[in-house]
Amino acid sequence: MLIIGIAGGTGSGKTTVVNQIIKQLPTGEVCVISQDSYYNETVNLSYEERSKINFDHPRAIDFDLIVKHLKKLRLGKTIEQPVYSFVTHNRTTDTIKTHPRKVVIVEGILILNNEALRDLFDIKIFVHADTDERLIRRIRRDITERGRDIDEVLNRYQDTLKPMHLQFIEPTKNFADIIIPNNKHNTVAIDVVRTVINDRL
Ligand SMILES: Nc1ncnc2c1ncn2[C@@H]1O[C@H](COP(=O)(O)OP(=O)(O)O)[C@@H](O)[C@H]1O
Ligand SMILES: O=c1ccn([C@@H]2O[C@H](COP(=O)(O)O)[C@@H](O)[C@H]2O)c(=O)[nH]1
Repeated sequence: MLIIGIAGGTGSGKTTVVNQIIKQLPTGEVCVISQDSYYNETVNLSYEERSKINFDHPRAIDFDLIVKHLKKLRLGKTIEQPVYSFVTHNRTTDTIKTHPRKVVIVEGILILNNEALRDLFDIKIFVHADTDERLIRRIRRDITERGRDIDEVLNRYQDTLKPMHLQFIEPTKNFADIIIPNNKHNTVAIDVVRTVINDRL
């Protein structure tokens, strides 16, 4: 099993890159674990309280559960990956059965920030897009897909996203084996990643 970690700031294009990599590999050989599925359970908080959570701080993520799930996959066992709702800021009651595959991709803004998790990766990738590009993408996405308005997105950007990015995400670029520039779609980088994966398998 090859475990690949794909980090990068919000809106850098992690999900897009993951989908491009999946397309390059034979069907059924890849499974994906998303850090977003592992936000801490906050069952006893109201919606108002949950909206105030700093979702870009490592404290917001249940890294122990991601590590536990990855280790289970490595042992050939199926896991129940939580499903998260960005609209309610909460885990849903659903889970997705995630089966062990030859290639396991773990993607998320903070996945290179946690040492125990980082140590499980065979290949570490950081997707880079310029700050203004990421903010534009984030505004578009949060309004169309995550039920937010412009004030909410911009306030969150200034109060938490930007400082957390500078403190906890950008520095983890130094851990990456490969940095993908993604201001524009980058098919050459995807080809390189595919070649590295095939070499390692
Ligand atoms: N290279 C790119 N050029 C233009 N738009 C992109 C590019 N990569 C991603 N996007 C768009 O930006 C938005 C955020 O991309 P996404 O892959 O969800 O980022 P992330 O998972 O890092 O938050 C999506 O609407 C996606 O279609
Ligand atoms: O309830 C939530 C939980 C997280 N977020 C934001 O999501 C991004 C991470 O997701 P990407 O797909 O990598 O952009 C993070 O910046 C959180 O601020 C949220 O808005 N609501």
